[in-house]
Amino acid sequence: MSRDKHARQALGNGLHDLVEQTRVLMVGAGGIGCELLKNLTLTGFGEIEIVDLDTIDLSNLNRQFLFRHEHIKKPKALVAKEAAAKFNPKIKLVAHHGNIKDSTFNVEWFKRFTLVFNALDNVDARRHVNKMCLAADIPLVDGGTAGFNGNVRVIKKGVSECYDCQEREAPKGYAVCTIRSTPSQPIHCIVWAKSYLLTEVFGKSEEDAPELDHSEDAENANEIATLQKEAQALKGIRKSMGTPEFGRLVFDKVFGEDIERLLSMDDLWKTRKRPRSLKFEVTSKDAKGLGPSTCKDAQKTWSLAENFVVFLDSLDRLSKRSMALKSEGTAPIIDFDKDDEDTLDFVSASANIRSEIFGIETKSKFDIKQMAGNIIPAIATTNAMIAGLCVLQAFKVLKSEYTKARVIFLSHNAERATNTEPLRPPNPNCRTCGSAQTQVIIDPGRATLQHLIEDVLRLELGYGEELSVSSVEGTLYDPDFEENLGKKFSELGITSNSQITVYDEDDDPRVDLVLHVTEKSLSDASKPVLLPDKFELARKPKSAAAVDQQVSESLLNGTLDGQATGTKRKRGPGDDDLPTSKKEKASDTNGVNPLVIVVEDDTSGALVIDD
Ligand SMILES: Nc1ncnc2c1ncn2[C@@H]1O[C@H](COP(=O)(O)OP(=O)(O)OP(=O)(O)O)[C@@H](O)[C@H]1O
Ligand SMILES: [Zn+2]
Repeated sequence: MSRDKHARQALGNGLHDLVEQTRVLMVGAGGIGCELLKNLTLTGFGEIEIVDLDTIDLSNLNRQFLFRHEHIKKPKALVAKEAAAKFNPKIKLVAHHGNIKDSTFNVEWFKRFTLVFNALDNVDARRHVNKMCLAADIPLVDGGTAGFNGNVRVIKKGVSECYDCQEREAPKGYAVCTIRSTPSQPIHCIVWAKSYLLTEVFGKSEEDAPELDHSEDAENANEIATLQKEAQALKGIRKSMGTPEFGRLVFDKVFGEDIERLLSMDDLWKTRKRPRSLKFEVTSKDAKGLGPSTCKDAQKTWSLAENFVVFLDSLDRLSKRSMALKSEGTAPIIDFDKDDEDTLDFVSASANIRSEIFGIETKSKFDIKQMAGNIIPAIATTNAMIAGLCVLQAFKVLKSEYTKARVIFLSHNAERATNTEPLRPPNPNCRTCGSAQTQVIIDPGRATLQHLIEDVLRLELGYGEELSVSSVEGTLYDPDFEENLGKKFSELGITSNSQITVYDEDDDPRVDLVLHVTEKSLSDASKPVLLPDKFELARKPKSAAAVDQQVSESLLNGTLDGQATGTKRKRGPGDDDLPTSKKEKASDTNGVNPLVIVVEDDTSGALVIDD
């Protein structure tokens, strides 16, 4: 019996033939990736390339079932390929151990695929693949999971929303004063230990720590000034790293003096429980006879004395590492990593000592690892379901049935495990797909910014005077800034894989244009800057506000075409002179769809239009 017989029976010959001819890129070979690769090989996808930057860790083995104990420390992509090859030897598999953001994986490289799957765990890489797929015009199926929840979305340039079309909520931050002065929950002490103490003693300054909200409300602003002074004092103590005094100095500073200072601010404690400061001399007496080996149980909550011992021991381990880095000439910076025992011990013990000071419940090292690493436990079943749904959506893509494709939400708490929505059209104001994307080839020996602007943008694409050009470095050109025109691209920091964005500032502007740069020596007969693909550059859609303004101006001027627009007036759903029945309908619909617009029609009363 042929290996493909059942897959063929299930899919039918037509679809199975398509699947066999498909060239797939799978980005990420972790929890979702292992499941997905198994599905893709068993379904019979003809060629699969796998990219993953990571190596296998012990903690991956419970769910990333293509990996075994003997594979620990080996690249995920290569091991996944070897394991999957055994499922279906007919398939061509290629593995790349690398970051998908590397310049080797450029737009040209993406164009070789029929379909791309994201099996990633971070927004940054997802957004990058989204951009590359838009630039290469290759459909993308993005799968993601968080604990028991997950989703699958199909992204196709010009057809559906891209990954960036809807803004995502920023991760939750904590106010600086809560973390530094008035903690009330274990997480506040954990964030303090990880983002303040560890960073001030062993890392870069906490200014960059994303979990601290530095927004300038008045209460925060005064407090921040004082806290900065405290941090300076800690930096001074950092200089005594490696001396026998170091542990005592840090302890007495952060658990003694700083707490005393807080205690002196009576206003803070009018409605809160007062903390109690600690002294090294006293706590060390209580810890007599205890050694770090007595605190090995990560599931247990440690006593203050045990936390004290782990604090000193991990401080010592980290100090040695920091000094070793310094003597090698490397920056002595140690960042928090949940899988790095030294940083985890330090954060756990410091957070718990602070919790003791503020009368907050202490946590086990195991719990602190989850909380400090922002870990949502990975659930193998969720990964498996999402990987399966990704393949079902891929079938729709291969058959170009985008109207049948769905965005799928897997949810633990909802009435139904899966909920689906049709694909939404692209958001015309999206910063990523609301722009046109294409490749530009530049001859590094000859091409200057002027060649791009005159030969390509003005002559070939018809831009007028009002345009500006920028890269990640900032503005390269605008009509009032012409200094760079004669410069070669390398002088402007632009090489292969850089992106240049062109903004049309004309009255009826073209959509923003993102140019993906490839460097190539071109013959002297050729222009030094070329667009390899011919394309039409659309004009920007007018915003609803602009349309509204045009309508009201026309009304004022008496020039509105009654036939085309009727004499409708846009109204908000809250307008209170609607007939009651219509009002109810308006607010019902509004509850479900915030985009509802109520339009009053002169002849037939109020209409409710679902956007
Ligand atoms: N920029 C990137 N390029 C290539 N692979 C990436 C990139 N970013 C993330 N990945 C890979 O995506 C995979 C995501 O898998 P998963 O969510 O299971 O994460 P994990 O690191 O294996 O598990 P955990 O974070 O739970 O320990 C990982 O194997 C990771 O290496
Ligand atoms: Zn978009």
